[in-house]
Amino acid sequence: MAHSTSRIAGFYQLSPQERLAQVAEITGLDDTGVAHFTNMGNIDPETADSMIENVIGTLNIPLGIATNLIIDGEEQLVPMATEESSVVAAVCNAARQCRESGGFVTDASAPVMIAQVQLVEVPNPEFARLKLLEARERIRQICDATDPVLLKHGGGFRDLEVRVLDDMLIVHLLVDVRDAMGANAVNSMAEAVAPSLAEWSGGKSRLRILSNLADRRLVRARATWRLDQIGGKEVRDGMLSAYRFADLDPYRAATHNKGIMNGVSAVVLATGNDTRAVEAGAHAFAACTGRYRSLTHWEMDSEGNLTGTLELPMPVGLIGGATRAHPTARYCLEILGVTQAERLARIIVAVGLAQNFAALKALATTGIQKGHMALHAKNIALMAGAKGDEVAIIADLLVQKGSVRVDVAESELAKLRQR
Ligand SMILES: CC(C)(COP(=O)([O-])OP(=O)([O-])OC[C@H]1O[C@@H](n2cnc3c(N)ncnc32)[C@H](O)[C@@H]1OP(=O)([O-])[O-])[C@@H](O)C(=O)NCCC(=O)NCCSC(=O)C[C@@](C)(O)CC(=O)[O-]
Ligand SMILES: NC(=O)C1=CN([C@@H]2O[C@H](COP(=O)(O)OP(=O)(O)OC[C@H]3O[C@@H](n4cnc5c(N)ncnc54)[C@H](OP(=O)(O)O)[C@@H]3O)[C@@H](O)[C@H]2O)C=CC1
Repeated sequence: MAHSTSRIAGFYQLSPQERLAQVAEITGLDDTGVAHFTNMGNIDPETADSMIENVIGTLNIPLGIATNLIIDGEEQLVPMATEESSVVAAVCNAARQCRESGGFVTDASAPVMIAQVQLVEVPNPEFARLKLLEARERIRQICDATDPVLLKHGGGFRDLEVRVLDDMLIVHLLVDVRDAMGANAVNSMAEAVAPSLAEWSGGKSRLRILSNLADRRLVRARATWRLDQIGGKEVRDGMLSAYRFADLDPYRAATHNKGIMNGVSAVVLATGNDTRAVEAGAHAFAACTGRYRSLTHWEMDSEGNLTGTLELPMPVGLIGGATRAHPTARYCLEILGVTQAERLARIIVAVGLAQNFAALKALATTGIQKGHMALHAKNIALMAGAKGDEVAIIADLLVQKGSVRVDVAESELAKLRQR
């Protein structure tokens, strides 16, 4: 049913409690619902209210710890925030199977982000392109002057690219953003330099914003899974065939890459970073060759072992966004023990590779439902109304029956309560 009104002038000027009261009045939310939103869990209302707008509550997502990871020779525990069952277990499972061969080896480019400035109505774009490239030093000075703190930390303007797109000139500012995700830093630079770019090109500036295709900030992870650890040749060949399918077919690649992002986004979220920025970058990068493909590559080495690689843009920071503002993100960074954004980015890509290994192995052997649904059974038990100890009892019954369904859970719950 439609609400009586959605026009609430000055809603944003109210406190979270006042907003909640108004929402309850309009929507008919009962006292239990109001009490639910009033308890904001492990973030205080003032912090939540200053992070986004029109706050009435918070949404708590489970936070799990991925175990068994060795990354660049170091044992590493990784916090993951996700609502999906079996995602955390999958990483633990994959990481366990490559410990014998040393775990994950990673590599990262410099943390360079791209800011785009769109110039329109440029009379002679090719000529103007060269003029702008010649102005590199003046452009550097304007950009660097906008962020002395970033400069002090060793970052700042690095280079310039100018592309002609029809009658437009698109200027790319390449900026080393050090330990920040960098959106605000590069957006400020783009806005500061745009008037000069317009003047020197003879055109007008329009958009001034970062590109989420952060392909100058690439992070790579590789690992080897020995045949004896993964269950032999048949498993390996099944996984290689699953990979070929994903690499050739965008319908399959979308699901395959979604699986990778199960792990990636969970760590990005746990650390208060921007999940949409990372996801947009990953999917755009997957389509960079003109065809949407698998983000991972799977091969067989000279000894017949399975090798996997993952390379993707990883614009994450330890400074800025919600990384410092959200107390849970701060504690997750403490658990990770990272002091540089680059190490966080490397960990995230290793987790993405592990996630893909686990999904491919499950798909190529037993099928996804066996492991996934066994863990999902607790959610189904909750959906059926199970409480306390009933949850584990009903979940076990569903797995034993091989039928993880809400209707079955409801009937088993009714039987349990009659006993
Ligand atoms: C679910 C498992 C791990 C079971 O796997 P299993 O072989 O039955 O488990 P196991 O009991 O032999 O345990 C092996 C290891 O897995 C871990 N493990 C095992 N159970 C747990 C648990 N409860 N909690 C935490 N960790 C767990 C743990 O590390 C354990 O080692 P141990 O600690 O015992 O020495 C396996 O079937 C698996 O990896 N499946 C893949 C699941 C997956 O990919 N889920 C993602 C959601 S599905 C999706 O959205 C993506 C997809 C699939 O569509 C992508 C695509 O299509 O490519
Ligand atoms: N399309 C997109 O993806 C967009 C994303 N966003 C959002 O932008 C936010 C991220 O912006 P971001 O620029 O990272 O955050 P902030 O602007 O909050 O933080 C970055 C700033 O922190 C200061 N700083 C201090 N120490 C360091 C260090 N060691 N390394 C780097 N910088 C340091 C710098 O200077 P100083 O103190 O002078 O600022 C730097 O500019 C996210 O919330 C994201 O969601 C915003 C717009 C668009």
